[in-house]
Amino acid sequence: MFNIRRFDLEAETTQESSSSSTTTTTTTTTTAIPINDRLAKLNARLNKNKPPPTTTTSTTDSTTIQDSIPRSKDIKDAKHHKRDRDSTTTTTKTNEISYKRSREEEDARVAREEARRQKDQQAGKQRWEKRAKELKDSDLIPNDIRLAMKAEVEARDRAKREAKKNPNAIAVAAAAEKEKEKEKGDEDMSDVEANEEDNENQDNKGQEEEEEEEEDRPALELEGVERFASEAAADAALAELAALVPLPTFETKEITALEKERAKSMGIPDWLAHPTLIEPDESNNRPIEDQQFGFSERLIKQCRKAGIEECFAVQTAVIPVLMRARHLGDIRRAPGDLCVSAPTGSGKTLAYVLPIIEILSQRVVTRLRALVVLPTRDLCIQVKETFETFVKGTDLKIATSTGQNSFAHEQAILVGESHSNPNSPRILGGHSRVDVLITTPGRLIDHIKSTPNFTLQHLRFLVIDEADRLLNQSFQDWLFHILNAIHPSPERKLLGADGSEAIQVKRDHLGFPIHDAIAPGFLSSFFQLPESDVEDPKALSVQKLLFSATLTRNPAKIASLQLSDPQYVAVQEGGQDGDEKQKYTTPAGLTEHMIVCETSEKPLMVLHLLHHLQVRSALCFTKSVESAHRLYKLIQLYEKIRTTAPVEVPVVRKEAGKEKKVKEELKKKGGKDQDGESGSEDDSSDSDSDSDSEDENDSSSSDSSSEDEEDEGEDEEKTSDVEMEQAETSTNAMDIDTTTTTVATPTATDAIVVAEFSSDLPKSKRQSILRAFNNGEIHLLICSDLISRGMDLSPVSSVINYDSPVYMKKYIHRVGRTARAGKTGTAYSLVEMQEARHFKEMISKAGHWDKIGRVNVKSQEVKDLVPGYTKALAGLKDVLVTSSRRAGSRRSFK
Ligand SMILES: Nc1ncnc2c1ncn2[C@@H]1O[C@H](COP(=O)(O)OP(=O)(O)OP(=O)(O)O)[C@@H](O)[C@H]1O
Repeated sequence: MFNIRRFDLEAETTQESSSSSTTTTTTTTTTAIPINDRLAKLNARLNKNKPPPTTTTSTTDSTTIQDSIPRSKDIKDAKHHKRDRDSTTTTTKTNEISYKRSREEEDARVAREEARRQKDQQAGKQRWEKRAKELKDSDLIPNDIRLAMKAEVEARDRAKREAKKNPNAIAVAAAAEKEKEKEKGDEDMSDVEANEEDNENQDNKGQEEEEEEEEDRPALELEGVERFASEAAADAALAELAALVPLPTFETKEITALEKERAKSMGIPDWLAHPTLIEPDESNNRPIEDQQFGFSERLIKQCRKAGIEECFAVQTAVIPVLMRARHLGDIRRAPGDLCVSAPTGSGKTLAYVLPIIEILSQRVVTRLRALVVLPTRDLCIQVKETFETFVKGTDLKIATSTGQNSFAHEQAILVGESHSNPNSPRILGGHSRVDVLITTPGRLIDHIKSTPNFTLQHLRFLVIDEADRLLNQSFQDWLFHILNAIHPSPERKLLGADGSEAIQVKRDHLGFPIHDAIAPGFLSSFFQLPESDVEDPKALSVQKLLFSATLTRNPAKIASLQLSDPQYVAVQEGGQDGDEKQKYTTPAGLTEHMIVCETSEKPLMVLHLLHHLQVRSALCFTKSVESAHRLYKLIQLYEKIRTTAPVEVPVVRKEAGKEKKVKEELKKKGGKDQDGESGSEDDSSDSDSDSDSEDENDSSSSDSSSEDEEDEGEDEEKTSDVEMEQAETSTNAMDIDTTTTTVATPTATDAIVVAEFSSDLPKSKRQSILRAFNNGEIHLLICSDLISRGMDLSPVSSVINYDSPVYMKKYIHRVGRTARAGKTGTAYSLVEMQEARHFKEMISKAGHWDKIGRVNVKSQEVKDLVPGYTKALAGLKDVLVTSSRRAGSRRSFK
């Protein structure tokens, strides 16, 4: 194309030259040269190898033409011709120089431009490579870099928008720059060419320059577009990278061949044997506004209000997984189920609360879309409060159903009074006045069975918190009923709640059926639909989420959940190996101690912790309600004595062999030593009772009696007469040799405030005690295992295991009431002599022994406490009998 153009231009030149020569040769020669020169310049740019046309052709041409001129003018003309020839020769020389210079100029300019372009490209490439390296090298882009990147991307976006408004801006700017350069070049040339350029030349030059510009402009524009395109691509890649901030390095656990074999033989599924592991340290925290969470401005604002600036490790791992299926209406892909094991106090609750709120906040119609099942009423209340903190600004409705209110009242809350009436017509798709229901299993089953129009067919999330605890309960076959209610079944179309087929479709106020009256997964339950693969995933729109600090790996229990495409996420310390060790990660801020002592010394040890080690804001766990009550009364009495009158008590001497005598007496009465030997005593309804066999993943023994004894968690606790006997004899069993002691009288305001918390107390009393404890008004809260799991009592600075737990799971949950959310805390376990061996074995098996420090309390250290304690103990029986009578309890004291 370029060659054709060049040929045409030459032809035009020849023609132009011929026609001009018919009038005047001078004109012909003087006009032909600059054109040739410019053509040469142009051709040089188009094809540098092509030599420029020589002036010889022009001279020859003019000579040939001159043959036709009349002879009379020959002499005169000859003079003219000579002068012209001289002039032509001079001009030719000048033009050759000019051409040469101009070519050099042009080459230099092209080279300059090329160099500049390459430099730009190189700089861009380097910048991009540097940024990409930064991104690659850092697990996390620090906030300042991200902000800088964001600002840069925004600035470029702005520039792009500007460029879009004026697409030629880049080309025009470049052309202007070029024009400037050219002008400079022309100035240099002007001295040589000034005398040769007439107006026509000027015009031609202008025309030619325009032509050159025409040629250059697309090239410049192309260059601009290319640069623009490559920068835009780099920007897009940068923005994409900035948006896709790499997740913390979560590894999938590599298991050895032996472990694999072991897991296989135990029936542990592969996904459970290969958890995604996350270190529970702060380096895995991410800012709440991080794009990977995809939280709305509203939720971020609520989080900030609640003091949440970052997501903890478990939240960083779990929330993005849940938010992957963020579109409520997207039922094409079944979201896989998730099992999460993370230490106590690591923030598991928010790991499900925040995404549930974010996803459900898109809903149009109120349906029961999230069900949270928890083992105790107090936990339900706590989780409801958490939901309510973050739900502000949406119209989602949260409710609890725990049996603390009348059944009718709960029905009215769940489906409304008109729908809860047994005679009200059953509505296809059910009815709900709440979006999220937090419940204990027993009460939920009652509603599934007996509340008309209560349905789980719209469920999007089924959360089973404290999963291993709940899976140990077979109360009312709760899991079976829930799974049955959330899975569509063809026969259901034949059955209304009342057994009839007369089911109405729920309609809006205009009479149209409400669009999601029936959950997609249930359509085939009610209608005869053509079978298609597309329908399949719709049945699986429920996502089951299991959470626990000590998640079971019992295959039978896991299988009973009918999980679909499950994933196992475990937050645990690195460097651990072996199954036990992985399951029991304690909070990083927890310091653990054990105090080995005689059974009878334990109350004194509690006093020692309170008065000598200044333990406050403490939870003290006992093995039963009675044990808690007795200790509570004893310490209360001690404080009363201490703050009202100086105490002078007789010498208390160690009586060797007395303890043996006590034990023999106990044996005669048929009592057993301690909880380690008596499942029935220890395994109150509040206890975990996780069998050791479960810890070994031995499915065959998962139905051990201790597990079967588990109950809903707060129904019953058993009496131990043995403890009373021990209390009566405890002063005699103390290993203390002291003389008469006088204790100074502190004021009543110095008294340590102690309270008890158990399932015996009415709901209102329990709530007020928890409030007082949270407000710091109670120094020591003595409790059963009712609050050993899940309860988040913020001020707990210490935990005292008054009766040391028999199972590691229970230990983990109890000590996990302190050192929560990255804080520090201390746990003291009072280990009786005869329990010491078992305790050590249990802790060692969990790879935890090196974390526990042994504290030796010498008799001298508690000497000052003994007089008051002795007096309190002496008065205890009367107090207990009185309080027992008052409570109308059936406890018997012999
Ligand atoms: N991202 C966060 N930033 C600050 N505090 C948080 C964050 N996430 C959770 N918390 C706080 O940490 C405490 C413990 O959280 P949570 O009760 O969810 O722990 P958990 O893992 O469920 O413990 P457990 O196993 O004992 O039930 C709560 O007080 C909660 O408000």
